[in-house]
Amino acid sequence: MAAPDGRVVSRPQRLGQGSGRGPKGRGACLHPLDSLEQKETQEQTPGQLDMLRKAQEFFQTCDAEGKGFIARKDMQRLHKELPLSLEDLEDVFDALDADGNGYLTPEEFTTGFSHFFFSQNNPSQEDAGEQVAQRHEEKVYQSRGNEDLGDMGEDEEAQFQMLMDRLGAQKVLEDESDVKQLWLQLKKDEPHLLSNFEDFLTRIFSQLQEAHEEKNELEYALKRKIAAYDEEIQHLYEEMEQQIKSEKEQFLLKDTERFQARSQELEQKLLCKEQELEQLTQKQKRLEGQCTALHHDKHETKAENTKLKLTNQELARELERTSWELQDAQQQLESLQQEACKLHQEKEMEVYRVTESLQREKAGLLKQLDFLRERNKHLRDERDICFQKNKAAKANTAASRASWKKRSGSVIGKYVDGRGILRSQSEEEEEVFSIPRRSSLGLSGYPLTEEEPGTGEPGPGGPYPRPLRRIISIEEDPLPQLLDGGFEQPLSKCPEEEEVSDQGVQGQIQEAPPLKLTPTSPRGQPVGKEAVCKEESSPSAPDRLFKIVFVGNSAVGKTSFLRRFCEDRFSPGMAATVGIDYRVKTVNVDDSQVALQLWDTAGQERYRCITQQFFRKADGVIVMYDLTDKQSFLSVRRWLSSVEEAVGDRVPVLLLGNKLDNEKEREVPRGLGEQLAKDNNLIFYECSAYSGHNTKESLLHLARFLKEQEDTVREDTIQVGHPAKKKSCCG
Ligand SMILES: Nc1nc2c(ncn2[C@@H]2O[C@H](COP(=O)(O)OP(=O)(O)OP(=O)(O)O)[C@@H](O)[C@H]2O)c(=O)[nH]1
Ligand SMILES: [Ca+2]
Ligand SMILES: [Mg+2]
Repeated sequence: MAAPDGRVVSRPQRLGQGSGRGPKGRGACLHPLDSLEQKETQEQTPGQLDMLRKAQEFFQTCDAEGKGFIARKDMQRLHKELPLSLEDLEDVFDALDADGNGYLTPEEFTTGFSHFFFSQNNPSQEDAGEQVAQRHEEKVYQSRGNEDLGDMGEDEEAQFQMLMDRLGAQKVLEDESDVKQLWLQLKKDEPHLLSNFEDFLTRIFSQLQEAHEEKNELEYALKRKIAAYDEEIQHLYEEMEQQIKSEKEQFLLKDTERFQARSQELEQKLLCKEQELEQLTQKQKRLEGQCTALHHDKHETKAENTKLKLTNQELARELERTSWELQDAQQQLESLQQEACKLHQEKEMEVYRVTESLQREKAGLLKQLDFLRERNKHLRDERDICFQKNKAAKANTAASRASWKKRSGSVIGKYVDGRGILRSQSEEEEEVFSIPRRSSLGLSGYPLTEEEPGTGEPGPGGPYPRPLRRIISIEEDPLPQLLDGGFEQPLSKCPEEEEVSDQGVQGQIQEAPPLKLTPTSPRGQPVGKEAVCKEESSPSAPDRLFKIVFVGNSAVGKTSFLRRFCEDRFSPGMAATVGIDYRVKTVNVDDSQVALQLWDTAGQERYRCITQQFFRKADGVIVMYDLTDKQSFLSVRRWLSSVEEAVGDRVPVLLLGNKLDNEKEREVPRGLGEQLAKDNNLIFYECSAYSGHNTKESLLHLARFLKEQEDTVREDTIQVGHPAKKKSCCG
């Protein structure tokens, strides 16, 4: 089997390759060739076998590593040994690699090689360079073959046809002219290769047939598959259609339902709307009715309006007329008020003048009285002289005493009567001053001679002589009466100075100490001094006059205060006031002269009812307490309620706490007085008649307040005629 002839063995040697190859690789590679050899030995010519051997040798040369196949790079390694370019080698490789898998199996190599080899005319051309040239020649052969085709005999034609039939080529080849040409060429040129070619063709065609059958099978399978697919698709399509249909139906069903529901709903809504519309229509009708009524009303109202406008115009005209009238009336009223005011002022001034003349008259009377006293004193002196003269003539005593006792009449009268000279002083005094200090008060200005029950006892200073008392009328406005001339007798005075001088003269007369009037007790004697207290610094007539009533418990210092205010002096041991007394003082308040008529009342309990009557005509009231006497402060409330009872709260009240100089004996704290004043809306001062502290200030405050109040009232009266409210005193 592996016994090659000499030619085959010599070939590798000629090529000069494969010297280093192991028997193992060689053996393995030879195996496919062995099978070829077996076939060849049966059917092929010795030339074909030779060519196969050559091919085997070349394969082994190329497959230097004995892998059993040749890769492209194995072929490229031959580049140095063969006179072929890399490109040519590549072409050779591609030509041999029939299935194009990138490597050459020994079969591929041998088949391709033999094919190549048989296609060469000259088998001796072994050189690869020559092979390339041979390819060109091949083309020439082909063309030549075509030329020779016409010459092909009928016998050959039949032979070829037989071959083709045997091979079954008709089934796989459409155009067999190429094969025919090649076959003829080969038959003619290389008849020994014809069988090879035929074998090759057989194999090719069988393969082709197989491939054809396979293809047919595949086509058939494909058709079946397509049919199955078609069927499936049809099925799917039908299913889908069914599904779509059912879906559609369902959808339609749902849609219908929905539609029905919706339509029902809409119908209901429509119904509602229709009802609403009906209601609205009714409403509209009603409104239209109302509108018409209103329209009608409007017309009526318009007419009424016009009427009212006319009435309004008339009224306006009337109003204008009335307002003019009112203005006139107001002007008249104003002038009347001014006139009234003027009259009031004139009246006040009249009153003041009357008071003043009265004072003057009183002063004249007092002077007269002084003169009479002087005369009395003189007469007493004379009597004393006579008395001493008559001492010696005791025989005449009894007769003269009897005649003295028979005298009666006025005080002045007895001095005028020359026979009364020897009358006992004590007896005379007894007659005149028989009424004790606390005498009663006469309305007509005459002294009351009866003794009041329970008041006959003399004071602690012993039995006092009966002094002349001041008696004043308590008519509401006493001044005109005072002018009537009923005061020659009552308005007397007992000046202390005079009494003191009397005392000096009459000191030796034991049984007649009546004019020794300096009181041993501070409350011992009544005081009756009247003083016209005219402001020296105000020569002009005062603008207005205010009546001020002075009240407070006995001995708080009212009379002392007034004396301090009017005369600017203080007399200790002032006697208690009997009834009522008054003084007038003009003061300057804010550039206007204000006359103050100050009524000094008696603080003693028994005179309260008289005092009460004086409040009614008062413009202002002064309530005084003694700050060293708690009881006098506690009585303030009573005094205030008396005032209020008489005049309400229309008069301003000044509260005075007197005897501030006697701080040591203070019993009423200042705060209490202040609080009381605040609670009752009073003006408040603490003062001292003794030192003169706050006497002027407090009274000026009250005077200013009265003036301002009056100014306000006047202004208000002129402006509207409204009554003025009472002003706050302490503010
Ligand atoms: N220490 C001091 N004693 C005063 C003061 N004012 C008055 N007196 C004395 O108090 C006593 C009473 O004074 P009057 O002024 O008579 O009191 P009155 O309030 O007028 O008394 P009636 O007339 O009885 O209401 C007198 O002894 C005064 O000397 C004063 O300011 N200080
Ligand atoms: Ca291959
Ligand atoms: Mg007094």
